[in-house]
Amino acid sequence: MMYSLEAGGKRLRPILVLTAAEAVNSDSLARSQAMPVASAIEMIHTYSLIHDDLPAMDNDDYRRGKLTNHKVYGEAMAILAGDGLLTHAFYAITRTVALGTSPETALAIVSDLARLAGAPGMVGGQAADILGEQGVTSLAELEYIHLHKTSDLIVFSVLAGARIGGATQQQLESLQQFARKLGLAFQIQDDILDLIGDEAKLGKPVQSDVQQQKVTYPFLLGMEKSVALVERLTEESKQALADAKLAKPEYLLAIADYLMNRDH
Ligand SMILES: CC(C)=CCC/C(C)=C/COP(=O)(O)OP(=O)(O)O
Ligand SMILES: C=C(C)CCOP(=O)(O)OP(=O)(O)O
Repeated sequence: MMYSLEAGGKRLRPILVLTAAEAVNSDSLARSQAMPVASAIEMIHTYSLIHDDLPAMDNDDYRRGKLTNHKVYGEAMAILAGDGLLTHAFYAITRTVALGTSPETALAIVSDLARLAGAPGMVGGQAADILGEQGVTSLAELEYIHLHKTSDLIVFSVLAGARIGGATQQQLESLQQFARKLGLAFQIQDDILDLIGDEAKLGKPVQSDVQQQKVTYPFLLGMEKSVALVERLTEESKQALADAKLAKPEYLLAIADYLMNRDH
């Protein structure tokens, strides 16, 4: 569990939890209450990558610049490390109550996580992705896959931080739109970088869609249209962010711009 957690990565999802909490409520208490939830979402994300890399799924040898979990510890231990991280995440969230988060808010966060990381969310998106590899995938199906396998954890992160900051229902709705579009842009950019990125920066080999046997936006739309789509989705996400009328939206805005131009 620690091998994959400590391998690093961008820690985007925990950063979004903390930044969303601060964007709604600049009180430093909100940030500290958000910390256990930030840790929890990184545990969930890391579990998903360990399982995604397994021979039964993407069969990848490198992740975050290191050998994948199963290459070091074997498949059985890699499955269990993922299971352990998934389970511990729910325990971690309960720790936010000891820091002053109300039990009602903590319960809403647990409920969001079970839905957005589970079968209606990330797990369902990954299942559709794997089933899609066996046939023809349309653009609509690909959008469904990306929205669930990737956007849903990003939506969770932004909503959880905002809930801890005390966001209104209307703010939560606008932030959900912000995160949904940001997540979609993020996954399309991931697919672009998988083709044209720098292996040393990405920490994993760069492969063609054909080698990967994966249907992606660059595969369906071509590179130019995919890059333009990332830009359009990022602009739309920033509009939704403006609609949320947060106390301090600057850092969330900066993250959206950073992700559009990222190279790893
Ligand atoms: C329940 C599980 C196992 C979920 C995995 C979700 C996920 C987003 C995997 C990585 O996608 P990817 O294969 O497009 O990314 P990468 O190129 O980093 O492998
Ligand atoms: C959802 C996708 C695209 C898988 C990789 O996610 P990240 O690009 O956030 O991976 P790390 O930085 O956490 O390693």
